[in-house]
Amino acid sequence: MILDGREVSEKIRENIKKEVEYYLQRGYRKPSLAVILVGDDPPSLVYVGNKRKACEKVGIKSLFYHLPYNTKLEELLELIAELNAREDVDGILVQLPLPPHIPMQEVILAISPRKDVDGFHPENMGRLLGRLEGGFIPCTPLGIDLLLKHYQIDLKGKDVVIVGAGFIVGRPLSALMLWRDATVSVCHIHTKDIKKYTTQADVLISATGVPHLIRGDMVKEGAIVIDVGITKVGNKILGDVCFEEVKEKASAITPVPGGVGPMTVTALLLNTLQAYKKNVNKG
Ligand SMILES: Nc1nc2c(c(=O)[nH]1)N[C@@H](CN(C=O)c1ccc(C(=O)N[C@@H](CCC(=O)O)C(=O)O)cc1)CN2
Repeated sequence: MILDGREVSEKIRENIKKEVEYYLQRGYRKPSLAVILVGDDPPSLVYVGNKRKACEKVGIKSLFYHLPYNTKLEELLELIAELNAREDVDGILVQLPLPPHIPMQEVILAISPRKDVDGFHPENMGRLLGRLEGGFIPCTPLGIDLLLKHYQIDLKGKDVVIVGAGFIVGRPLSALMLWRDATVSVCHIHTKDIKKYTTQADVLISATGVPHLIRGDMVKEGAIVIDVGITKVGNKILGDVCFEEVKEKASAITPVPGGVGPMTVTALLLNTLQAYKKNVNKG
């Protein structure tokens, strides 16, 4: 079975659109998301473009701040402070990666946790760990969770193996999968024998950005395989998973493109709607 992130996203986005229309018909302002991109990293330009198009389609206003590569930390923090103070801005996202002279953690800390629709602020990460209501869950983990739910894949008691312990996906995803009652293993660059883990996985999730790292012989028969990796090689987009080999063994698999990518964008729309609803309902 193919886990079709485009199709599932379409359905969720229709509901988001309806919900936004509900508020507009009652005279409320549009929800709005401020998107900040520093520099011209080609994949980031594509992702930001996808996010902005998706916002527009569901009725979320997107404000785009495209800053030059040599922007100083102070300038970026000033813009974030301005956006934090604006009542008409519900969500703020700074596209990652940032240029190396800008420390990511300082930037994330500067975003108001109430507007942090990426869910990267320590307050939101802490809420995820503590399962406290009201925070934002990082978009890729949330998108994967929604995809699994759509296909009624229950994780209780399952062995979930995550390859990649990054800040954007692996770490928050491990917390979320634990809350779904899975037994979670996280492999990373220092893991001695990755295959020892992946061949045991009921659900294998790879988020490394290494094209075709996961081969057919690394996957258990009947496993569910989620591919978060997305790398442009020549004019092809490749995932972490060698789809042609792994699809023969997996009972369910996400394609690249069209799997986790669209779900990440959909999760961003949901988080922005959540931030908006809190704002308009507070008065
Ligand atoms: N501020 C953030 N930066 C980054 C995040 C994030 O969640 N917040 N995650 C990743 C990349 N990412 C989100 O920005 C992302 C990845 C992929 C897609 C997507 O639409 N993929 C499409 C194919 C796109 C293409 O043609 O290349 C697909 O998979 O079908 C959207 C967003 C890093 N940075």
